Amino acid sequence: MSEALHRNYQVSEEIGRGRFGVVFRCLLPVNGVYYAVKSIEKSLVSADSLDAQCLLTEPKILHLLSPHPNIINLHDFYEDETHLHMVIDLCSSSDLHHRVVTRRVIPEPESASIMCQLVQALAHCHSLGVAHRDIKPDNILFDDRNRLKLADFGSAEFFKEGQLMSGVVGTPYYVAPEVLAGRDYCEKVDVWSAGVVLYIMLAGFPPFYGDSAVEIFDAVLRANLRFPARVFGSVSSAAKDLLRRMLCKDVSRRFSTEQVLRHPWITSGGGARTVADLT
Ligand SMILES: Nc1ncnc2c1ncn2[C@@H]1O[C@H](COP(=O)(O)OP(=O)(O)OP(=O)(O)O)[C@@H](O)[C@H]1O
Repeated sequence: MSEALHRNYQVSEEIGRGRFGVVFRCLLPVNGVYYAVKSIEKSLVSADSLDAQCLLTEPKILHLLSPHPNIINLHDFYEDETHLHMVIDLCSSSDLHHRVVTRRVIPEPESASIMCQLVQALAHCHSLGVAHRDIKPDNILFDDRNRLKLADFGSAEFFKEGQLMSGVVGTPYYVAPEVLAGRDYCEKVDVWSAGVVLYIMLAGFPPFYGDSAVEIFDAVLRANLRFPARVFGSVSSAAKDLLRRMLCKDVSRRFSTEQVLRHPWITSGGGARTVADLT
């Protein structure tokens, strides 16, 4: 590990492991604050691969986006011959994936609070010309004050106003149909994926699914959004209205992050009810 990192931080136990590196807890003695340090082993990444580009893009993008209360902040960055080390906000072990698996569904007020924080993070990214491109529950972490922290910018990309992106990135259940169709796309792919996350929080299962990757892709491409009564009977009309606007196949009609943040279900903290809910 980098000598400079060890001069400044006390690195302690391992708290997680990804494809290319290990995450440790560490302490900065000068302020007594604990952080996480993500250490990436360069030898695991072949120099000319897409993965290598992503690894270098992540610290650059985190630096640009920091600080934001709902994005993992990059506090320090070290590089030596063998490793890259990113000192970032420390989060708890219970990410949104873990919460959904253990609790099955998340009540509307809590789902609205999570969605509001996630979309505020995305609005910040989009305003600075960054698309995350891999929004999913595993990348949604929480700190010790239960504040949402969007993580893993390894698939993120810079975009320019009015210019489209290309390349298939993302995770099957969450990826937007225009990405799968191989078309050029814009930052609204993140709104689609956030819509999938919202559906999963309220229903306990994804909106578009299948038994294999091909079946999942077919379901996403059809984008036939359904609200089975046995689950959605007790979900408010306002929540379903927002889901329809986020999971809209027509990108020009799909909500932007700013429109999501102005939607009554979000502004009312998941409490908005309409006449339809009374009948
Ligand atoms: N800031 C953090 N605070 C606490 N734990 C973290 C933090 N970042 C990552 N982790 C933990 O470390 C694990 C590995 O994270 P990492 O970002 O290296 O890989 P990944 O995104 O899960 O996987 P991959 O890089 O293979 O796609 C995560 O699953 C999580 O449990």
